[in-house]
Amino acid sequence: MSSIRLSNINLRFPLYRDSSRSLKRSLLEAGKAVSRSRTISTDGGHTVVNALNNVTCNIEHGERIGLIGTNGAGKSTLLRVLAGIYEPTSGDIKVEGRVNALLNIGLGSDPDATGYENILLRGLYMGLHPKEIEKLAPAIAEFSELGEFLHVPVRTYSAGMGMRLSFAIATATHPDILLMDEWIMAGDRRFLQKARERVDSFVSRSQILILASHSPQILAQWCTRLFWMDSGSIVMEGETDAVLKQYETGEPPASPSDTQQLTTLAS
Ligand SMILES: Nc1ncnc2c1ncn2[C@@H]1O[C@H](COP(=O)(O)OP(=O)(O)OP(=O)(O)O)[C@@H](O)[C@H]1O
Repeated sequence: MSSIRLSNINLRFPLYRDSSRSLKRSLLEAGKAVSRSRTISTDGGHTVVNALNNVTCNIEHGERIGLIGTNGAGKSTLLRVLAGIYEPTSGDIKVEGRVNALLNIGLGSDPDATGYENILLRGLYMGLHPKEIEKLAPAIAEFSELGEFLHVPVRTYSAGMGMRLSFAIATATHPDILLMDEWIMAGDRRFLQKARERVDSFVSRSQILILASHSPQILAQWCTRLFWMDSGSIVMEGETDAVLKQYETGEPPASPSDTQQLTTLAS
């Protein structure tokens, strides 16, 4: 049984020393007055981005979770924490199940290598044995529909072509938990339908899907429960329709005033 338990997850990115940057500090102070949610703070003269603030949630076997929120809300960071790409500054993570992340077209790929070479590279990156990759390659090539383009360097691919290859590779083996960022939506309509059918088949095997997107339509189609993120926190969670309805108003039910995303910690 797959499951995810996150308890008080915090993630801070240190940025730069700003003790002498009084203009910036003044601007930040002025910004406090107009910004409902801040991400940046200062710690001993270091500016830090509080990308995730006390994120706590439980996700159960078979759930399709959507992450929605404005730019910089923390959606991708949360996915990267779940994928093991970022380690949280504090908090507790328990993930049961094999995770596969469709987060970044470039991750584990070489732009100068051909499509076929990238199938091998990315398969190795995913922890597959070369023999296993060799067996999977024809099915990956077929699903990607890239044909002769698999013999040319991936740097010549369009965003949609790169997405097809990445999707085909990452979904060639069945993950227990599938994480997706919205770059997956770079595909054309027909490929998107095909991708959706494949993800549907993953989820119908009672696995977990977590998808970050700005599109209410896509979230409504793919997800049963949404987390609305703002300033690194989950400010609302619930059934997709209910969260989307509230999201349209622009105001979460509870004020996120206790979540400051950009902080300056006292020296
Ligand atoms: N590597 C990094 N270094 C410093 N700050 C980062 C880093 N990655 C993310 N951040 C910051 O963390 C915050 C959350 O970013 P994140 O990419 O998770 O937002 P998002 O909700 O996915 O946004 P978008 O909808 O634009 O993709 C932002 O303030 C961002 O600037």
